Amino acid sequence: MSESPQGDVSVALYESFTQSVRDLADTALRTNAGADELARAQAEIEAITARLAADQIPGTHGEHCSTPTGVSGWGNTVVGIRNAAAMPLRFSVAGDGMRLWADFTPGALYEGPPGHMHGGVIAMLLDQALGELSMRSGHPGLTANLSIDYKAPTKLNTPLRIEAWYDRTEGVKTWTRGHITTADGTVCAEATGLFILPRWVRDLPPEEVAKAHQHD
Ligand SMILES: CCCCCCCC/C=C\CCCCCCCC(=O)SCCNC(=O)CCNC(=O)[C@H](O)C(C)(C)COP(=O)(O)OP(=O)(O)OC[C@H]1O[C@@H](n2cnc3c(N)ncnc32)[C@H](O)[C@@H]1OP(=O)(O)O
Repeated sequence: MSESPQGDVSVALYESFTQSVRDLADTALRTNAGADELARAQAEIEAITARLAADQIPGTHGEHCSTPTGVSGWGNTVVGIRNAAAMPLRFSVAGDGMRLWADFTPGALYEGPPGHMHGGVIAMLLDQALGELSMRSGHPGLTANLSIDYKAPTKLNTPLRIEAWYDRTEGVKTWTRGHITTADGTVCAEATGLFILPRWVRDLPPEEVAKAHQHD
């Protein structure tokens, strides 16, 4: 986590702050407050935004806080601890990076069909899980192909588990697999992914590639 430009601010503080912003987004989505209260709240939110905007990084965390090939996870839209749009997922990794998983309970912010997770959000989570597994297994790459079978509706406000496994590597191509299940083991969606170490990384000097394999 050393890429923070604000090194004196702790990870715990960022996590706590970002969770409050997430809670605001969820509450804003579901509040029954009337026009007057909404107008007051909007003015206060805009004032806070202006205050925080007075000192911020340009662009994105990945661009601003990483080496050319290394990765800042803080802004990631699935796992980023500073990203209020991220759930965020917290992956546990086992088997020398051959398997990972995370438990999560998606709420109203992730709705597609009434009461159920949006299929695009499911794809996004699987992309991250399979891509991160590719990297953790020592074979990082960009998603070249992601194939998903949606097997059962994925209910919101229900505990879910996302899991990914290493399959195989052939040269610059690595295949991983994964799924999302309910607590009773029902498979809601399963995926296979192909991750390719891009040409621009293959063409880097070896010491830069070694750096690119590191993950915060
Ligand atoms: C060590 C550093 C690694 C850096 C990268 C890792 C960073 C990881 C960071 C953080 C991890 C956190 C987790 C993230 C999770 C989320 C992941 C995403 O959302 S990624 C965003 C969405 N994906 C894209 O934007 C890709 C866009 N596409 C491309 O950039 C290129 O098309 C790419 C890299 C996929 C391939 O291009 P080429 O120029 O590098 O590769 P060519 O030389 O053409 O092909 C190499 C081999 O791959 C095959 N190939 C290429 N594309 C294929 C495809 N779509 N399907 C099947 N085979 C394909 C070719 O036939 C060739 O195979 P033959 O060696 O001859 O056997």
